Amino acid sequence: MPFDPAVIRASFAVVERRADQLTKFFYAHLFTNNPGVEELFPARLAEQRDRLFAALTQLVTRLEEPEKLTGYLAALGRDHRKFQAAPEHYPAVGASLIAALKHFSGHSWTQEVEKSWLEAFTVISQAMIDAAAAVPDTVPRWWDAEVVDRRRATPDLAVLTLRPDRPYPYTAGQYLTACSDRRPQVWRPYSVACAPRTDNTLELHVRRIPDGLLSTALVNDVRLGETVRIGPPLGEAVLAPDSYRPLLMVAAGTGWAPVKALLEQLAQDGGRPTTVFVAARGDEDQYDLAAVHALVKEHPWLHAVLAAPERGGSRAEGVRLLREGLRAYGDCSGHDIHLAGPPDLAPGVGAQLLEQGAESAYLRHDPATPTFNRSRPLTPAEWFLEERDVPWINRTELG
Ligand SMILES: NC(=O)C1=CN([C@@H]2O[C@H](COP(=O)(O)OP(=O)(O)OC[C@H]3O[C@@H](n4cnc5c(N)ncnc54)[C@H](O)[C@@H]3O)[C@@H](O)[C@H]2O)C=CC1
Repeated sequence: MPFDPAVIRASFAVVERRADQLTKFFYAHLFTNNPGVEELFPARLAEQRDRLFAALTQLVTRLEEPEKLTGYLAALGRDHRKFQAAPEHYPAVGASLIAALKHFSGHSWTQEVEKSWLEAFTVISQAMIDAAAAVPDTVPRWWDAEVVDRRRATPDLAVLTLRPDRPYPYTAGQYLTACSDRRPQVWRPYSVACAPRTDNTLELHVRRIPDGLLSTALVNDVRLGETVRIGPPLGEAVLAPDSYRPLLMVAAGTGWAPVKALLEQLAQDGGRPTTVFVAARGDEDQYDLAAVHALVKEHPWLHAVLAAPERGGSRAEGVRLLREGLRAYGDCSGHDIHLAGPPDLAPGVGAQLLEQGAESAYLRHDPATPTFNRSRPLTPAEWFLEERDVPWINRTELG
């Protein structure tokens, strides 16, 4: 690699805590220097800002693991076809990113740091451009999918069935990004909740997130017959090819969606010993129990355990139930393991299962949107750079 990942990582750690200001600066710089570009972005940029930084965090985290970075960048580049991203757009983004990083780095910005970021951005953007260029023109940039069925499974959760306008090749366990004219340019990830079907329909499980732009529209407003736009399939948490190992799967909340797809695929492939833990916030939130029961009834190789506190139980209680149930499962050595659920599921439950003998090479989950490390103490340099909500000297106290 032409740059030193450690330099990038150290530099990123300096600006990480000012994610919000940095991304605001980035977009202001990008829009000021590139008239017309603003129209390509959602009207409400606040969430977009979080997403930009989340992607950046993913990239920096992976710089030191080139084997993981390559696949991620290729998928990101292919996915950017849906934004009509062209090679000539990348230098403008790079210039604004470097300007923003520089602005918030204070004295820690040196020539070496700038050179490393420039080189890193060149490598990253070239990989994305190459991956997008390698996609045959016959592969759509996006698919327009008709909503052919919708079911409100709980007050805040909808199960949607979509029929893409052209064949949509994907593998069970993958996710896609979706967008609706009701919320232009707001793309959000959802796992496909079924194995590929011959009628080219697919199922999504959408939980309404408080203040969620797209999820609110998809759960509350979307009507039969209207169009939801979907991007290409993403994610590598698919079944390990040619594996005969027993399986342990953990589905937390709507993490049930990809697990259901994997179970359908296993059934088509003949099945193998599988235990699935289905966790929910409460009994009333086990939104697809009929499907769980039907799968267990039909497939002798499948065992399911439900983990949900009684109505009114706390989330901590749900977490405890799941972790106790998994502990009781015992030895996980030699298992293929799939985890799907909130971002904190894989680190916590994954670590527990590794202690129970699981091997990390056989543990699969999608990259979760990272949460930012705001708990780390500030270094003295950062303390002065931090935007403070109260003045840092209280003059009345000085008197
Ligand atoms: N492919 C994937 O990994 C997918 C991930 N998701 C994500 O899953 C989440 C689902 O959220 P909700 O439905 O609101 O579920 P939730 O956050 O209410 O969790 C449901 C239950 O899972 C268990 N649980 C959750 N986090 C845990 C943890 N860290 N350790 C142990 N047990 C835990 C608890 O019993 C909890 O009550 C969202 O963040 C969504 O983005 C959704 C679909 C697919």
